[in-house]
Amino acid sequence: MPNTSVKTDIPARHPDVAGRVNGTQRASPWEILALGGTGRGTQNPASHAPRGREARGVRRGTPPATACLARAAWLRTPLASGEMVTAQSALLEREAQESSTTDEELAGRRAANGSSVRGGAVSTPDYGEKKLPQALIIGVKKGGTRALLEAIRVHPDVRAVGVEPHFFDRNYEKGLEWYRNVMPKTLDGQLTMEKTPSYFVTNEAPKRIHSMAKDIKLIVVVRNPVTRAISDYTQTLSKKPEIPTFEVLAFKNRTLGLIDASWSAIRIGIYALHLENWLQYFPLSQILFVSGERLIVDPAGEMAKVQDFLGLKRVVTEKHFYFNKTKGFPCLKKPEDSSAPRCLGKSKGRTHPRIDPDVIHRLRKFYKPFNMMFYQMTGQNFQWEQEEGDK
Ligand SMILES: Nc1ncnc2c1ncn2[C@@H]1O[C@H](COP(=O)(O)OS(=O)(=O)O)[C@@H](OP(=O)(O)O)[C@H]1O
Repeated sequence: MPNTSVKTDIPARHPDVAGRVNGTQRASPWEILALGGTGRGTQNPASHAPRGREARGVRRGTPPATACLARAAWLRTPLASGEMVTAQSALLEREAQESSTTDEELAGRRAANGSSVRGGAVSTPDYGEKKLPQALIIGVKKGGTRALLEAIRVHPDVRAVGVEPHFFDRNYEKGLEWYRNVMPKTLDGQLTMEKTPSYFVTNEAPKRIHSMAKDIKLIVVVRNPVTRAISDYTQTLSKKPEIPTFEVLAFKNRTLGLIDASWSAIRIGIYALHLENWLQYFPLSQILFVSGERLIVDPAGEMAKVQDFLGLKRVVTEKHFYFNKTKGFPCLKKPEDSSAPRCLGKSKGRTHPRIDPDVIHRLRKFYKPFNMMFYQMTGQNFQWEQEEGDK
């Protein structure tokens, strides 16, 4: 079970890149990222870091010394007739086509204007006020972020935007007022939330979010990076069936066993690398790591942790979930906007293509040192090394 205390054994040298440093030495995991052609989009987090994490007392979050070397839908009810669609929501819907949640259903559901349907009756609350979010689900893409958002929205003290606003990556120049307008209206005591999984891997996001609200709560749903990569690829494949195979895309040089860590499907899963960027701005105590695997096998258990972290009463419990055999996933008995049970849309829980087991093996080896670093940084062992299959 994840979240146990961590005993890490972080190899200083990465086994998959023998001979790449000075022709003789093995490179550290961080060196691979600097030397192994992964530079696309790489940024030195220290270069924009304010003021050391030590000042904020982050301890576990400190990556090993070697790091310094290379820091170098759930378907929703469609818009009711007469509901107002704001310019923002229309724009967001267009952008949702390109966001990580590509549910057409989601794109069409007009949730960005804060409308909701409870107990079957449409209500666009004209009371309360729009506030900037106090909590964000910042990642990871394909981690289970939609399942988490839809489950937390069941809580009466949470109001959330249905689509992904992408404010801190794509829409930042639109300004905070634009962002606030995207949010649903809330009453006193209600939390405003949104989820945009790409924030976790956006270099500028931590700084931008910190400058908006340094006490904001951040949630990251993480999943075995190998499975996550395959899930990511499966999503792309569903839109572009002509792309090369996963096995081809995964390697820079398959004979030499060189993984292409510049491919976003692989790079996103180097969680330690991205987390390091966040820890320049936020203490670990402000970040909750949710296990994507446990969110499937024990959604109520993970939701208890989420509600505790958000300072909410534990309202979302076992009685809100049931396991849907056809879907193969837990579904909500009573989603926020309906009294009818509902599962996530067809783009969640896709069948993955079969991947050559040797490639999976190599990817596991590739991720292992980064996973160990991540466990050490977070103080949680997600036990991805113990998994047998890719799921
Ligand atoms: N309850 C429930 N129902 C369906 N799917 C569930 C659920 N809980 C977690 N998951 C897993 O969520 C994966 C999609 O993750 P995200 O929602 O983060 O994707 S996205 O980044 O927003 O596109 C999705 O990945 P795939 O299985 O690869 O499709 C699911 O495994």
